[in-house]
Amino acid sequence: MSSSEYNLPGGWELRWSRSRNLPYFYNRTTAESRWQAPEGVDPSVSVKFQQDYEKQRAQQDEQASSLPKRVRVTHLLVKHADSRRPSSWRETTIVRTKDEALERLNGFQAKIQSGDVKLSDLAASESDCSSAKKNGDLGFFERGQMQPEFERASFALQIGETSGPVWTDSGVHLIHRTG
Ligand SMILES: O=C(O)CN(Cc1ccccc1)C(=O)c1nc(-c2ccccc2)[nH]c1C(=O)O
Repeated sequence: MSSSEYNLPGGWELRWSRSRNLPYFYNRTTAESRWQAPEGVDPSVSVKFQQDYEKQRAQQDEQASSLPKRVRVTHLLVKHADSRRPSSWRETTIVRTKDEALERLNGFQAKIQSGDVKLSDLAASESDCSSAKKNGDLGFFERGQMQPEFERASFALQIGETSGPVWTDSGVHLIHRTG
């Protein structure tokens, strides 16, 4: 974090002590360091500094590790007669079989892989999920929020990658990770 954000009066600035894992005050002019806020400096500024520092470290750790805390995906859902809710904005009663649903999804996957169309464009008109209204975008979610198969597939994708068919109780999905 740039200490300029924390330029304090009298040449003081806030720095982070890695050894003590605490913020400290450093004076650029006199090279003096101290734990306590100097006269005229609001002590709460070091609390905010610590919060910002820890947030920045968490973001760096997440980027460094390939295990993201949350992901953002766009998906296309094809439901079938045995879906948990065999109905959607597209069709009041969905009667296609699981095999027919997979065939329909494979057709979409071929179109996407040929580069003719983006998953989000197809989702808008073809997905049986209410997220079709948002071109299939589900926004960011963390582990524990989605059906397990959907979560597992989503977190296994790199940003920009698209899954193969993923089965959940809702139907069969294509998932594209965007964030
Ligand atoms: O399974 C059910 O009882 C009904 N659902 C669950 C549901 C319903 C509305 C919004 C999100 C989830 C669905 O069938 C469904 N699942 C999804 C879904 C499943 C996995 C990831 C994202 C969305 N969308 C839908 C939908 O109608 O729009």
